[in-house]
Amino acid sequence: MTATQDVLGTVDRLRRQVSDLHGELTRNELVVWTAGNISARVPGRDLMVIKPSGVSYDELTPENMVLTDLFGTAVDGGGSPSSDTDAHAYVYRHMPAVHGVVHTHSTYATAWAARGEAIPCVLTMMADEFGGEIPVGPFALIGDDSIGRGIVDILDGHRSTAILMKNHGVFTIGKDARSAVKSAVLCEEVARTVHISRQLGELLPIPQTDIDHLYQRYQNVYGQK
Ligand SMILES: O=C(CO)[C@@H](O)[C@@H](O)COP(=O)(O)O
Repeated sequence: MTATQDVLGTVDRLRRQVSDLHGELTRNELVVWTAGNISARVPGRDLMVIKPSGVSYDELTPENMVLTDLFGTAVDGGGSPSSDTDAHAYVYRHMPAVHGVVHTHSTYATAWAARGEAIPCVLTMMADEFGGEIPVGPFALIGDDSIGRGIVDILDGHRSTAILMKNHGVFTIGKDARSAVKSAVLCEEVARTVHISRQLGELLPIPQTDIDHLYQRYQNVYGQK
């Protein structure tokens, strides 16, 4: 197999994966209408596969996923890439370990973003998945590197794989697109639980040593190895 055939095979696989993963956003009720998007980095190449802009979730297919370079320029002659392509691309250019990016406006997490308030680490699930609080990023307009810069400035070197962009919504990162989708699902889950808990009384923080222990176990022991 030639290198070109290898890359084309990888791109086709990522087109199917990214297209299918958008179904997880609707199944978990993280998006409405056409809001939100998912991308995946093409390993070893300055390329990514991302959702086409403004296309209904039930019309997304592997074929209409858009292949772009890491400055957001479509390279496959397909449709227009997502409105948030610049943000995804900036993350990939500046965080080489990230191979998946997700954006949603999920209700409870976006309600925290509307207040510009980080979600405190008061649940073991937060310690497991995020290693502490879910941080807030700056308000940023769409259509240039502003959102991506806000994500990288906070998440680079941070344990959390989710960030609440002020007045906007959720961005998550992962070692692959599926991991980033998982982060988005769990971000909404804990945003809802902590919101409800705070309405009923005082939140009880978890000691940092316990957060660290939970995080190390979940990241290194949990599941099937
Ligand atoms: O956050 C935004 C725009 O504010 C996007 O998630 C949303 O409009 C979806 O845009 P795309 O369909 O991905 O171009």
